[in-house]
Amino acid sequence: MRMCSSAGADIREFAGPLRGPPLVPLLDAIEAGEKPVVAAIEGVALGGGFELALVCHYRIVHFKARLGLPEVTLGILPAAGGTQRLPRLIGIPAALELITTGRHISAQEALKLGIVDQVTEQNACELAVEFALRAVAKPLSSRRVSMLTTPCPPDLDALLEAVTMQVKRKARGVMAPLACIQAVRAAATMPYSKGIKRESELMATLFNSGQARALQYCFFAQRTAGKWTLPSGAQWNNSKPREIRSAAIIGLGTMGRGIVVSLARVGISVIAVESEKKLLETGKQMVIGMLERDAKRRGVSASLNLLKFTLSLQDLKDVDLVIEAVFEDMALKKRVFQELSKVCRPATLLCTNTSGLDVDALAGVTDRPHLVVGMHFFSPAHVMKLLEVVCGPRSSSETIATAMSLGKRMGKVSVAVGNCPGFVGNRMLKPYLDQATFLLEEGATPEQIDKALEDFGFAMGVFRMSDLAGLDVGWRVRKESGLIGPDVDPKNPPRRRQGRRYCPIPDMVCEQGRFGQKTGRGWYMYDKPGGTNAKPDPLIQNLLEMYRSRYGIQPRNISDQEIIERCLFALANEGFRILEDGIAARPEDIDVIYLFGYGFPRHGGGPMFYASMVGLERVLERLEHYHQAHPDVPHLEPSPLLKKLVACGSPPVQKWREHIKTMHSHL
Ligand SMILES: C[C@H](O)[C@H](C)C(=O)SCCNC(=O)CCNC(=O)[C@H](O)C(C)(C)COP(=O)([O-])OP(=O)([O-])OC[C@H]1O[C@@H](n2cnc3c(N)ncnc32)[C@H](O)[C@@H]1OP(=O)([O-])[O-]
Repeated sequence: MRMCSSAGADIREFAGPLRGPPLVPLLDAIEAGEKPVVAAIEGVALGGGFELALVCHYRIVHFKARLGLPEVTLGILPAAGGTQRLPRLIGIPAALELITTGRHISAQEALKLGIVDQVTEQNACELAVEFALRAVAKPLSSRRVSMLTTPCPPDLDALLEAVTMQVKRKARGVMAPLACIQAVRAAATMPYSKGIKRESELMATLFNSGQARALQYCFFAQRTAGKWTLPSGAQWNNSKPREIRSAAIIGLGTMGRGIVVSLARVGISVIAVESEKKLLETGKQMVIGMLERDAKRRGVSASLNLLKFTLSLQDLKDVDLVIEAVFEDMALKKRVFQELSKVCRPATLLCTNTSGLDVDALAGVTDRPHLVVGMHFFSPAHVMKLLEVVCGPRSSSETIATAMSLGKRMGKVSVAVGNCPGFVGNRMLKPYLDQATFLLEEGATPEQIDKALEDFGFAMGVFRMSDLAGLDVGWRVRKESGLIGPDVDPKNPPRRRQGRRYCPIPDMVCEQGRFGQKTGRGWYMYDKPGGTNAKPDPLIQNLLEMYRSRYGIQPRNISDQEIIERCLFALANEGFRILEDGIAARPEDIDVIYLFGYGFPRHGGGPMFYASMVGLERVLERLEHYHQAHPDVPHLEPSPLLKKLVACGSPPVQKWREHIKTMHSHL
């Protein structure tokens, strides 16, 4: 049986009842047959494809093929005997790891584990025929995996308990991995005929769950995100990206270093530029260390020969593309782009890593606005997968295609977004952070708010995340935007600014030099500067108590539900506004940005999907309630698009685009 690239069941069919003949009896019949069936695996054998290979009596695999049971990543479990056969074939520990992670394995690893009988560089099908001819005379009983006894470790309960704890730690509140463990337990304690029934029961508990819907939505949303379109009609599949062989990075701060590593490790030669010798030398040592550690981890040699470090922009005259990653200061960035215009050849693309400044303003100071685009990386840039490609109104489709393609080549999830303050991710982050600090004023603590968000599934609550990123980053942005200035009385900071409610607590924390992990103190305290073990700080509790008494705020008990609703509904509400403004092409793009850039839990689908699962009517009602309670917080006022969608009967998230008639879409 030749299996070239069987990706398993069609996930699009999961929206309704599975169609076609039931798989299990079909697979059981193949396994029970008297004729030897030899699987020739090429491409991928995933999910149902892998389970089909497991009922064959022998398995030959091409050395480039990949195998796996990724069902758990879709919120379900292998439902065609995979949880019963794989433990019988390779034992409980190895089977548990593959089934609860869903990771793909290479042909070599499959051979080593005992899953396949032979790896070949030749034609797997021809080899399988030879194998079958030799097997025809041999008894098949020992080749029928479901008839094997599962090799059982002596401490089965302890092993399953340990894996359960590990899964709960890694994916708080996620159902599918726990169900996988129960199914594998059945393989160890029941005959196949009973175990397969247990597998089916457990699949039924997952198949229609909200988490499975969310995870399957994420699978497609991630693939849709790369399909951008411009108002001109240019789009992802009719715009040819330029090939980038050489690049330059301006600025070797944290972001610049991560971007250099991201480019060099995919074979692009990089010239790194700094303004001072000491900064250049420090950055150089850090980059070399990062590349060497990365190469060691991947078992390859570090591509240091691709690197050049210089103080002179003149060295950039021949590069294909430049990414500016200097201090987040518009005047400085403009000077850099003016210089680059003079030095680089006319066809060189000029990109900026700004986290929210006006990309078109930078384009305007160059001689090539059509070759200017934002490439907003997320810290640490060599680890975080998200890349926001910010399309200025003058960015050409070729420039956008090149930035999107370069992001994919670096292993990023590239999302094309429009040009506005904060773009998509950081623009939405503002109401989310504001609600969290307002809740501090009203009676909550940083650790209570973080726990509620981490129980929801975020990798890190908003205050721990701020301590990691550095509180001085936001402080500088607020100063730049005029929210903090010499006219603000530090002894009695106003709680209304620019006509709306303003919480000065973050500024007060920064004024004490508490910038987070980097200073050892922030919203939490750490054992040393650079420490990561966050502990509640009594000084913050004192600050909150003094602050509330100074402003006459009577603290109240705040429920986790209110924390989740005010933070996440404010987040989604800004997402609706972004869709209205045409800054994001679709809700899926917003969700992908929050999944890959801000740690939104995949089993929640992202802020927009989550709002649709809660029910738009409920979201609207709660926003109206909170806005009535806090009329001086504009971002709590329900967006017109949210109201329109509710008025249209709250269509599913995949249908929202039909209701967005934005006249001036950036995309
Ligand atoms: C019974 C059994 O127990 C259970 C119940 C199951 O079997 S559940 C199902 C388990 N199987 C999976 O989880 C495998 C999921 N797929 C993948 O992991 C990857 O696709 C890939 C195979 C490793 C190839 O990656 P790629 O990077 O080369 O291409 P791509 O961009 O990802 O995919 C190329 C195009 O194919 C689409 N596609 C891929 N796999 C699909 C699938 N299983 N169902 C529907 N569409 C799929 C994808 O949406 C994209 O569409 P479009 O964007 O072109 O319109």
